[in-house]
Amino acid sequence: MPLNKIRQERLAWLEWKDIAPMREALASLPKIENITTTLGNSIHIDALHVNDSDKEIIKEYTLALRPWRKGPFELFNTFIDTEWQSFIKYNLLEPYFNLEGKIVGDIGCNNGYYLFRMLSHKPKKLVGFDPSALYKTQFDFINHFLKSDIVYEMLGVEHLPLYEHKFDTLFCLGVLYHRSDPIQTLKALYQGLNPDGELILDTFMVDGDTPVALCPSKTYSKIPNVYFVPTIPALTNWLERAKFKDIEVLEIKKTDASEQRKTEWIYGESLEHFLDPLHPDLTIEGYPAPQRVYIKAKR
Ligand SMILES: Nc1ncnc2c1ncn2[C@@H]1O[C@H](C[S@+](CC[C@H]([NH3+])C(=O)[O-])CC(=O)[O-])[C@@H](O)[C@H]1O
Repeated sequence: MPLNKIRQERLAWLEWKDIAPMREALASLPKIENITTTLGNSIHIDALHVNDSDKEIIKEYTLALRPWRKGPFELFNTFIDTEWQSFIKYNLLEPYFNLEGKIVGDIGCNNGYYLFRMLSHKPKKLVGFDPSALYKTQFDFINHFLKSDIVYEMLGVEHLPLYEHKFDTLFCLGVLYHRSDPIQTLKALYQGLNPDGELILDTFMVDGDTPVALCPSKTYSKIPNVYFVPTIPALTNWLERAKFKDIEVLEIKKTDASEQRKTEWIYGESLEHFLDPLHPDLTIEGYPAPQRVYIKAKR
């Protein structure tokens, strides 16, 4: 199906009954002058003069947009203490990339936290892909104040081969384990890159020297749509089958409570409920606890 037809169909998602009221509120948000933005661990948006009633409207609206998974953000007097301290992943990866003048895509960008951080690299263009009407609405909300020219597409990784242009750098963070066809997904990323383009990827991994993958039964760490958790040799084989070269392991990191935890900005549970309380090295299902590998590879 042509990309514009997919885009057109997905616009209707913004009219779903849980999303439509959020979109209406978005259209009537207060216009605040002389905004200042600080792109640090927390994305901080402020202004010299914001009246109390505007601050209150913004706070109410921010609460209505829950769950907030990626961040944190600070909007005037509202601190969005997101489930994930996303700066830990961003700061871990930042020494390994230089985006100046580049066409950059973040595939599975959620509300755009990393894209906002990447603005300080002065890339030529930033594009985020994420097929979620809620996360797009969170992005539009932040961008209402921040006013960046980041392009947000409600598309998935599978649409990259059809995209109107290629990318110099693609990030695909925390998406591969959600795909039932990981090699096909890596092929789509490969096809989305310019010659000499680079991929920065992270995914759950299990320890081991054999090229095998854990195939969770119904859930992994209570997440229902996790299909394959590879060893590094298995992941390397997948990347090579998708034709990637110069595959580098940048870091390996266990997820802990300093990175992912329950806050008032999400509904339901978080990492502390996903691990075996007596054996925190295991998930509640008895699998090895979440651990991620960070990879860089060249087209
Ligand atoms: N087909 C798809 N194509 C692209 N994205 C998708 C698709 N389906 C779902 N998503 C999106 O992929 C993201 C997965 S979270 C990673 C966020 C961020 N990258 C992070 O690394 O913190 C998982 C995690 O928290 O690890 C969500 O925003 C989905 O909407």
